[in-house]
Amino acid sequence: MTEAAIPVLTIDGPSGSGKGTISRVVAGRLGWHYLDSGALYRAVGVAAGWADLDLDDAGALVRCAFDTGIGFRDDAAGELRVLVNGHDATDELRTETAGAAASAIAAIPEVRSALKERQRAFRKAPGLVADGRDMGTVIFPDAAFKVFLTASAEERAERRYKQLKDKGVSVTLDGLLREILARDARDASRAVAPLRPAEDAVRIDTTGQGIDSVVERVLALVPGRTA
Ligand SMILES: Nc1ncnc2c1ncn2[C@@H]1O[C@H](COP(=O)(O)OP(=O)(O)O)[C@@H](O)[C@H]1O
Ligand SMILES: Nc1ccn([C@H]2C[C@H](O)[C@@H](COP(=O)(O)OP(=O)(O)O)O2)c(=O)n1
Repeated sequence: MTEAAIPVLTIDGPSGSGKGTISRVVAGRLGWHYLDSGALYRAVGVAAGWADLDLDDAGALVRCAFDTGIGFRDDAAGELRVLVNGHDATDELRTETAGAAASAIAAIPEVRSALKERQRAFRKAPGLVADGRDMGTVIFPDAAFKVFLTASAEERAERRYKQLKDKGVSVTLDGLLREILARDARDASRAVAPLRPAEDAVRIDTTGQGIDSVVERVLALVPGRTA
């Protein structure tokens, strides 16, 4: 199969819209590979923190984006684990601090370029589900299937609140809502690859919709699926 013939389903959207959850289930049902592109930006942010780099030092951050080893593997429970320079950094990557650092470094165009080919390398037969901010607009503009997930900021903050509380992380709903709004604004206003739906993306507002119903709506876009 030539690369262009390998089907890609892109799922973009703001924080807490359900991209990761929906993408993983859909990839599993289709038997396709999965790319969590946000984890790459988070990994670079976390590696930059470990190396004590200044988040204003674009040159050092670009080198860090090229040099950081990032690997993915499923653990025994089927959870996706992320290895940064050989260390399992999954829990650290999911913190709001790592999300904010990722959002900041993701605004640097050369960091985005440094991660471009790594993301495209995930396109392997029989297919790929790719989740992020610019999967349908920049990384896989030729994707056959494109989705843009949204939900109200209040519902996204509540989802994140529940998710973090279940993990024993101490957060406040107000604080999370503020962080989500700040990250939305930064991701949508940056000059390069801003968060926005591709023109040919199907928009799905998931406010008040359960995970199963969103999964079915996304799967319905992929013709001839066997799942
Ligand atoms: N449609 C939905 N309804 C309710 N909760 C959802 C829905 N989609 C995702 N969630 C929950 O919201 C939280 C954030 O989802 P996640 O997939 O991490 O979002 P994103 O990747 O867009 O930031 C998770 O705990 C997830 O289980
Ligand atoms: N394709 C991507 C993926 C993430 N980013 C940036 C912007 C986001 O705020 C951060 C973190 O992304 P991530 O998808 O992990 O975050 P959420 O799960 O949506 O909260 O990285 C990006 O610029 N482009």
